[in-house]
Amino acid sequence: MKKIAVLPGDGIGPEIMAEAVKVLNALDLPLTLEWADVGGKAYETSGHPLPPATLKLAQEADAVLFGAVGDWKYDKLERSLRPEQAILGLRKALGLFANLRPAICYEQLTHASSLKPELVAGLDILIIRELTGDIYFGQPRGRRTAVDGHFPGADEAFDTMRYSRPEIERITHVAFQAARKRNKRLTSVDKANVLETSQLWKDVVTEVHASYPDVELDHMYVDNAAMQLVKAPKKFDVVVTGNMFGDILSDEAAMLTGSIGMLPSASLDANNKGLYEPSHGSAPDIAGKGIANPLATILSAAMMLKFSLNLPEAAARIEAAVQSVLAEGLRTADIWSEGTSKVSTVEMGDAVVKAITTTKTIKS
Ligand SMILES: NC(=O)c1ccc[n+]([C@@H]2O[C@H](COP(=O)([O-])OP(=O)(O)OC[C@H]3O[C@@H](n4cnc5c(N)ncnc54)[C@H](O)[C@@H]3O)[C@@H](O)[C@H]2O)c1
Ligand SMILES: CC(C)[C@H](C(=O)O)[C@@H](O)C(=O)O
Ligand SMILES: [Mg+2]
Repeated sequence: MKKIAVLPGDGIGPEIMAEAVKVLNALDLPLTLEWADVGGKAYETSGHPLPPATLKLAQEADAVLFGAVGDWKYDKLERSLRPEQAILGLRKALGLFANLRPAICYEQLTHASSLKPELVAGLDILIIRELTGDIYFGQPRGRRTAVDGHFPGADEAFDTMRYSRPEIERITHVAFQAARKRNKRLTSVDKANVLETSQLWKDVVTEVHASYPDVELDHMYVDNAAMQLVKAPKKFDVVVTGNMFGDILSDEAAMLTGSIGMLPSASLDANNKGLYEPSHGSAPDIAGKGIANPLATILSAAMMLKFSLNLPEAAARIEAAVQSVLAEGLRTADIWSEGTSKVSTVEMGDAVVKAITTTKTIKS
């Protein structure tokens, strides 16, 4: 029996997680699910966004299924107590350096994208974001009084962008190996024309390329990459980039697929132990309304079955069920368009479960 830590979190987190759990239960797999509080919810109940019991459960589990954390009402808390520290703390404590964010535009959602249908039809790109380094974790950081610069004596804040060679090497290997299993094209995104961390990034990626001569590599500055993603997204296959650029580009890529509510993610350590979460946040603006799209979380559960639990057939059944509900015309509000049927979060989860059980009946 494999153990899954289920951490719903805040905002729409519990709503979307309930649907993903429903889908997992429908598959009748040898899994034990254990719940724990995380984020703002955990701060309310135990004074910390990532309480020791939650971290312990995540460390002991075979995989973690994560909803989302955060709410504007915590923005005034000291940084170490803010909900977002829970996800950052989990990534760091579990060594989840490789973040895989596939952006697939399902045929039925071609018209839900804000881009012209011909630009996104058939889109299938994979963004690989380094997740435990960069300006997110670099020290020192803080506040101080400026002693130089444009305004000496003024309040100033500073963060440190840093990357070491081994950190870049390991994510680059993940990216080349992923590209090898796909269309054998890798784009490394940096800002080497300005940043020293990016120059090291580019040098190391180029060196590692020597071990993957069958994969075509190109380098692109991040500003141009942001533009190319909306100009000609299908030219990309696999994109590898640092933590900060990857955060921004993956949200941008989400819109190519129709909605951020469609974008799952896997965050993996060196042994493919992982945390699985939708790429979106807690969406406080729509929380409690029953309208959030649960498909990113459901598809994240599928990634969990594939990458950490070695259950690729079960994962494929979820993916097929998602395709089938989209083909039926069912849409949550974020992906709704004229001529399709608008459904709630729960109705979408129910439909995926129904599609799974129907396939089971047909097969047996
Ligand atoms: N990993 C995480 O837990 C995570 C990720 C991103 C943001 N956050 C946090 O979430 C909070 C809100 O941040 P934000 O508004 O910038 O980003 P967000 O991703 O929560 O929301 C951005 C927009 O997308 C919509 N959206 C997001 N998920 C959706 C879904 N499943 N279905 C339909 N619409 C959806 C929201 O309604 C909103 O309009 C903040 O506290 C932020 O720090 C957490
Ligand atoms: C909530 C925040 C810390 C997080 C990030 O910046 O990594 C989120 O935006 C994401 O993309 O998972
Ligand atoms: Mg983000």
